[in-house]
Amino acid sequence: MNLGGEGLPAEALKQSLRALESFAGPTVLIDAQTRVLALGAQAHSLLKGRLKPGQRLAEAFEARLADTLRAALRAREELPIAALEAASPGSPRALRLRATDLTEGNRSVGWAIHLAVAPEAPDGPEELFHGLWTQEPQMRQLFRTIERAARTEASVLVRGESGTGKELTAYALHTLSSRAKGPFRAINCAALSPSLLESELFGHVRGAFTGAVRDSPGHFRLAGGGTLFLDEVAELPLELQAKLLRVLETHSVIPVGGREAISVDVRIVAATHRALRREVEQGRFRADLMYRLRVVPLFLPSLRERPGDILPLADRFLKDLNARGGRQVLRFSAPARRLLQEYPWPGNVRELRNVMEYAHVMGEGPVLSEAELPPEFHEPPATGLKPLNTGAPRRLAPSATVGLDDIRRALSQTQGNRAKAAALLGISRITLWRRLRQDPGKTG
Ligand SMILES: Nc1ncnc2c1ncn2[C@@H]1O[C@H](COP(=O)(O)OP(=O)(O)OP(=O)(O)O)[C@@H](O)[C@H]1O
Repeated sequence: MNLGGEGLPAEALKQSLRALESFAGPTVLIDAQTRVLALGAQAHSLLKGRLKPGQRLAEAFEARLADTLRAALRAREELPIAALEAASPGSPRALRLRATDLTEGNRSVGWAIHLAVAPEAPDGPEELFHGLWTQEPQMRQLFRTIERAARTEASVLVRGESGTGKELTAYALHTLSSRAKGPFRAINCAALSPSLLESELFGHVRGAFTGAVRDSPGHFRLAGGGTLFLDEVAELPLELQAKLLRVLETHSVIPVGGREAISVDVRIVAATHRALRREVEQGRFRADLMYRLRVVPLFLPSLRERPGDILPLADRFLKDLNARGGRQVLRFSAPARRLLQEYPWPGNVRELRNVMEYAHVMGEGPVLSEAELPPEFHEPPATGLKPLNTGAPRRLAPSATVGLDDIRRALSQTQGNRAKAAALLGISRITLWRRLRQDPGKTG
């Protein structure tokens, strides 16, 4: 068939298109220079006359959309073209596009573009809440609970894996509370040795220990009139748990080496990736402190538990990166999309943001391909793994094998950095990912 139109009479072309549309849906034929050769009647009606024979894509659509269309043609991929919504007023749904090659011998002479109305998005409206973005109803419900809890003085315990937004949640609670004008201070209870943690939390007096050359107020007093965020609170040693409980009950602190109790006015938001109840059952956490801290418990779901957020969040991060200038990524290749959706995301949204940043700098061109994703995306799936003995250097897990809990704890301590977490546990990064992939259930 001569797609230039000389070889096929107009009536025959019309008949062929009608036949094609009867099984392939609305169809547009375009030549190798992306000029429209012909439209079927269904395509004409769907596009409300926006495309005409003889027109180039670049003339019919604004530059960015025309680029996206050309990239889709080259990649021969299905892609949603939300910007075509405007072409069908009254129908707010996006269109999807799928292209097949038209060839003469070995020569590519153009494409047949098949159009379809995209299925309705399964998820509800999106929401950006104090830096936390979602379109999952479960998360939006959580935002409403945060708003309600913020109006009270109740202690809040936030539970969630590393990178799920626990600190952002704590900050939202502070900002929305009557203490918003006061300080917000955060301390990670897993990051410091017990003695350092004690003096960081409660302060010390001059001469309390070697190196204590002057008085130090400690976080409780520094957060006076505001909010103190105790991250990884389950890692607090038992003796400090007793001291913390006393502070919460008496509203006063005695600095290390001091005698006088100093009154403090602080609202506590604590966070952990562990099930505190289980820590209590196993004798690692005081029950009375747990009840004191979790007056309002909040649970932040992992990214695996809200897969509908993965690609939209990835898109948002890409747009932010595009806005910095340099490479302009318009979309993901289909295999990249699939890999992003299948990946277990042990470091959750923080990891997703880092992966997007990596891919954005590693590749070039408007399509972010699977090859640009970090190495862990290209590792083979797990097969018959045995639990691992981590050997002497392990510092975290009390048992002989590395469990999911150990991995999450290590990830939390290394801010979602898998290489560091694996090194800490004495296992390979591949093993760490496989382990998470094998059992992607909730912590505890
Ligand atoms: N829902 C979200 N929307 C957008 N960004 C998010 C979301 N959740 C987390 N992030 C991103 O992840 C980063 C980490 O969030 P945050 O520090 O609150 O996590 P966390 O649960 O406290 O992690 P960790 O336990 O490792 O300290 C944030 O800076 C933000 O960029």
